[in-house]
Amino acid sequence: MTPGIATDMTQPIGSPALIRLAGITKTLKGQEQPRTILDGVDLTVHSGESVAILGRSGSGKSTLLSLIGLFDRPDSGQYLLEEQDISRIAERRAAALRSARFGFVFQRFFLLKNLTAAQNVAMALVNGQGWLPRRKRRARVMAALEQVGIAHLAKNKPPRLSGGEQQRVAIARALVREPRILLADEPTGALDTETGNLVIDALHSATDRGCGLILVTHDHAHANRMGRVLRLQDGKLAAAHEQVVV
Ligand SMILES: Nc1ncnc2c1ncn2[C@@H]1O[C@H](COP(=O)(O)OP(=O)(O)OP(=O)(O)O)[C@@H](O)[C@H]1O
Repeated sequence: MTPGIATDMTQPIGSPALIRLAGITKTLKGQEQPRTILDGVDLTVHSGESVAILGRSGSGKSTLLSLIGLFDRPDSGQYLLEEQDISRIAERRAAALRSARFGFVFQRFFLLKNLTAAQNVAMALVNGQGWLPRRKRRARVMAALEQVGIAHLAKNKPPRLSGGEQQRVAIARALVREPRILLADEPTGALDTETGNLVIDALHSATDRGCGLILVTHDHAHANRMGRVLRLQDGKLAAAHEQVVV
């Protein structure tokens, strides 16, 4: 075990983790003076686990997700991804890991409105080697849409889909590359509660296949659907006093 890395008591000691953060710090340049947003964040996430992160507006939740998703690097601390130390990796390798390991879902759906749901999902399969063979591509796209319960809407374009359906297309687009970790930043922020529940179901279904899920949310009911609920406060992550429903 790497010194300084906190263990997760719900998992067998020494079991490999998808993500281990230890003592992560990040200071951002404020308008007047620098502000330390993250001040010693520890977090371990295993395969198939779901974790909610709550915290007041401005507490640093999106900053933390951007470090986990390798859009930025910590100032100090250690980040192990599948037990590999990537605390200080260069952007080129970070970009490769981002597309190979992570799926991202945001509050806004970022769908291309002139493409069908299936075509939007298929866009995520374009890579450096070009397209997958047509039949394989179609099978993977339809499996991803099926997983989030909207295969029957594959031929619809976004303007003909509800907000919840559009978000599920965005989740299918994140899942089609079979990520190891799904990062969701307020994915239900633009949706009503009932529609938000369907979106949470769709995200949670990824954990059945071993994906790790980290959900940033302001919605306590949605947070409580995750296996663990944490709160980011004063730059640190700690267990939130929420009712946890596994
Ligand atoms: N690039 C930046 N430079 C300087 N300060 C920043 C930058 N990005 C964010 N901040 C500040 O850092 C703090 C944390 O922002 P962050 O977006 O991580 O919070 P959050 O918890 O996700 O908030 P919300 O719930 O409102 O989305 C905020 O005070 C924000 O204004």
